This record gives sequence, C-alpha cells and structure tokens, in this order.
Amino acid sequence: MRAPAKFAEFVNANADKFIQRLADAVAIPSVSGDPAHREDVVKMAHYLNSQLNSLGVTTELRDLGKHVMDGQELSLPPAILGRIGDDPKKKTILIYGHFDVQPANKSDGWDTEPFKLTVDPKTGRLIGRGSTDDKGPILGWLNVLEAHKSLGLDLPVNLRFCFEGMEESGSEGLDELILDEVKKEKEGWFYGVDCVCISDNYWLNDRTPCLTYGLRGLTYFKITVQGPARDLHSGMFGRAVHEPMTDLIALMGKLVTPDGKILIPGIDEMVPAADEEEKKLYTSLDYSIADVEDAVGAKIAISADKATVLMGRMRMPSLSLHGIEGAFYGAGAKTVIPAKVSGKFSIRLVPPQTPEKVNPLVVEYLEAEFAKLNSKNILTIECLHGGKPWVADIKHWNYEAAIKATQAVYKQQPNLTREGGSIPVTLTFAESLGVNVLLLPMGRGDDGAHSTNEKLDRSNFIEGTKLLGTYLYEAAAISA
Ligand SMILES: C[C@H](N)C(=O)N[C@@H](Cc1c[nH]cn1)C(=O)O
Ligand SMILES: [Zn+2]
Ligand SMILES: [Zn+2]
Repeated sequence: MRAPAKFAEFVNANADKFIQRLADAVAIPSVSGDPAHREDVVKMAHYLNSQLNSLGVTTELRDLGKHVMDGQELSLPPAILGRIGDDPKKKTILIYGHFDVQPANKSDGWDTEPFKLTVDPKTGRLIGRGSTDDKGPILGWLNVLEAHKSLGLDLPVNLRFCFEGMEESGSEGLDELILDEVKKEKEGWFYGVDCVCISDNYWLNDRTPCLTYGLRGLTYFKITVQGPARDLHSGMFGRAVHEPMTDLIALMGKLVTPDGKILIPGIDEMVPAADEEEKKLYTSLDYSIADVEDAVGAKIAISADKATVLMGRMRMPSLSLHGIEGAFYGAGAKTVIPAKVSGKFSIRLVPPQTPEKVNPLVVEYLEAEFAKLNSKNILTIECLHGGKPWVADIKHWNYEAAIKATQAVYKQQPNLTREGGSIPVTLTFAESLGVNVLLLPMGRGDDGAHSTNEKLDRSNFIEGTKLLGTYLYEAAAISA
C-alpha cells in the first residue's frame, strides 16, 4: 500500500499549524552543553512527551542518572521511549532523534533572536536554533502521527521512538539505556525492531535530497595549561615567566596544517587511500565547489577538486580547533597574562578509527610536544567525549524504501552520501539490535546547523514530513 493522497493533502493543509509547533519547540532553549539550560532540556523532554501522548504514543521518560559538566554534578535529561502499534503482521521501525540543541546567543552574530522562530516571508526560511538540528525532523514525525490520527488512518508499520536530550554533548547515558533494553529481550522497548530511521543530518546542497549511509565518529579534547597562581600584568611579568597561553598556542599550532593534514603521527595513516572506483562514488554525486562555498558564505574550499572536498568531509578524518577557555577575548587592549587557559579541539574519525585507537596517539604526541617547549607550566589533557564512526549496507530494503519515498515526494533520485558529522548512538543501534540503520535527512546543506541563523526551509519541513510518512508506506510495502 502506497501513501494515500489524503496524507499529503493533510500535510499541505496543516502546514501553518506544523510551523507553529516548530515555533513552540524552538522557544524552549534546550542547550545540553550549558548547565544553566539543563532545566530547559528537561522542559523540552516533557513538551515532546505530552505531544507524543496526545498523538496516541505510549511513552516512558527514562531517567539516565547524573554526570559532571564543568565541575558541576547535574542530572541528565530524561530520554523518551515510545511505542505505537503492535501488529505482528507489520514491520517495526525505530525512530531516533534528539531534542537538545547547540548553544546560541544573538551576540554570536544572529540576525534574529535564536530561540524565537522567525518566518522569512520572502525566502520561506524558518529561522531559529534547532529548526534543522534536530527539532524540525523530530516534529516531522509528530506531523506524520497527527495526519494519521486526524484522518483515521492506520499507520502502515509499528513505530518505536527513542528521543534523547544529550546528543550535542556526547549522548551520555544513552548507550547504557539501549544495551539494558536489548538485554530485556521481549520485555524491552526495542524488541522486534526491524530497522532504524534517523533524520538528523542534511542534504549536500540545496536541491538534491539525500540518503546517508555513513557518519564520522568523534573524539573531543580539552587541554589545559596552568602556570601562575593568578592572572598577571604583562608589563611586569612578560619575558620573566613561562606564559600558559604561549604554550597552549604552540601546542594547538602543532595539531593540523592549514590544508587539513593532521600532524599527530599515525592518525591520517590509519585510513586507507581511496581507489579509483571509490573516487567515482564522490565524483558522481550532485555537488560542486560552488555548493560548499555557497553553504559557508565564502570562497574557501580546500581544493578545486570536488572529489577531494567530498572525501575530506566524508571518508577522511579531520581535526578542528574550536576555542580557548580562559583567554582574554573582550573589546579593548587588556595587557593580561592569563593564568590558566584551556584549548578545545576535536577529531572526526572514520573507519577503522575509534576513540580507543586514536586517543593514546593524541596524548603521547601532546606530551612529547609539550616537553619540547621546556616550559615549567603544567599541562593536563582530558577527553570530554567520543563516539565511533558508522557505515551501513545500502543494498538493504530500508534504503530501497527511502529511495522510493524520495522519488515519490521529490520526483528525484537521491544522492547517497556519508556524513561528516557524528551521531554516536547510530553504531550502538546497528550493533546491539543487529538491524540496518538509515539516515533520512530533512534539511539542506546550507541550513547552518551549529552556526548562526540556523534555518529549515518551509518546503523542506513540509515535503520532509511527507517524505517521512511516505517512507513508512514504502517500507511496509517491501517484502523483506
Ligand atoms: C549530525 C548531528 N546533527 C550533529 O550535529 N551531531 C553532533 C554531535 C556532537 C558531538 N559532540 C558535540 N556534538 C556533531 O556532529 O557535532
Ligand atoms: Zn548537532
Ligand atoms: Zn543533530
């Protein structure tokens, strides 16, 4: 059975209502990485939970315990487990999404208030933190449920849900929850799941829908250099003491070259080079150097060769420098020597790399480079969180269903991509449930996830809702 025409008609007719639901969700600043917003992440969990209940989904808010962030012990936000449908004749699909978001302040350079959804009438853009990552896609699933409930339509498959509020901060507590549920077998929430669908990434460009079969892993470091007991006057102590910031910049300058080569021995070398056949996969994607440059808003692509740029994002590791905590960054010309500074950087990982294999190389290299500085300051190295990379089998019926749904909704053949970002739980689902996982993105490559002015195009939200619903029908129709 294919998606009935009245499903798409309902989605079109209720577009404004769905956008209001997105506005309500964006208004809750559920920033998982900021202890000051922890209550908002919990509020978001309760908001979603009551929406799911009102749409007929049985749920449980699962306590994930506590963790330490910035030296503070905090309760983790609850995860939401849900189920609707128990027909043994139907397939069972597990949907994952996250309701936490990255930090956002207007002063970062946003043109609008980040936690107030702004609808641009000229472009149709729905602008606000979390619009594309990942509140829009989660609400897309709710829109599908609402359409079926209102139209009195049976869902074509049984659905299970797992929504978390810590994805942007390492998915703490979630792996344990999943493994516990899997152990419970028939009594567990994930029993009988046939495949997983995650909508939490983006098209490559602004015109071609995508299905995604790979994600990079991640290992995130904080390195701290500490020296004097307090901040110092640089006129009194400059060239008289070892300066923590000088040491830190020297270390951070030894991690990666401006053209992306990772300088830590053994990391780039762990990844086999692509052969000509694999390179063709990248050349054949609908993508151009102009797409990457349009998405970032500057002509700064690392190469003029499309395959090199795509492989840099999808099948090579990358090391990015994110920031320095404790440094002077305000206006004016303060002549301070900061007493303690922490540099943050992360490495995106690809198979066969894992945090376990890569972290010892990072620590050994940093310690050796620090020793070469002959500084009397103290270096400490912490790994804040990590996750393994994941690659799926695209010949599975789950992908076949998503290709057919994309053709039906967008009248286009999707790009098949690997994603540069990370969703640590993906591999946990694939391995612990032993099922195929599909990433079915809703948003576009220029949405600005994690950036200022994050947006989701109205058409992606509405057609994306149809895509998610249509995918369920296509999955139901395939004899697996
Ligand atoms: C791809 C997904 N939407 C995403 O943004 N994931 C984050 C996960 C993360 C890990 N540490 C902090 N955030 C990402 O890839 O950065
Ligand atoms: Zn994100
Ligand atoms: Zn996300």
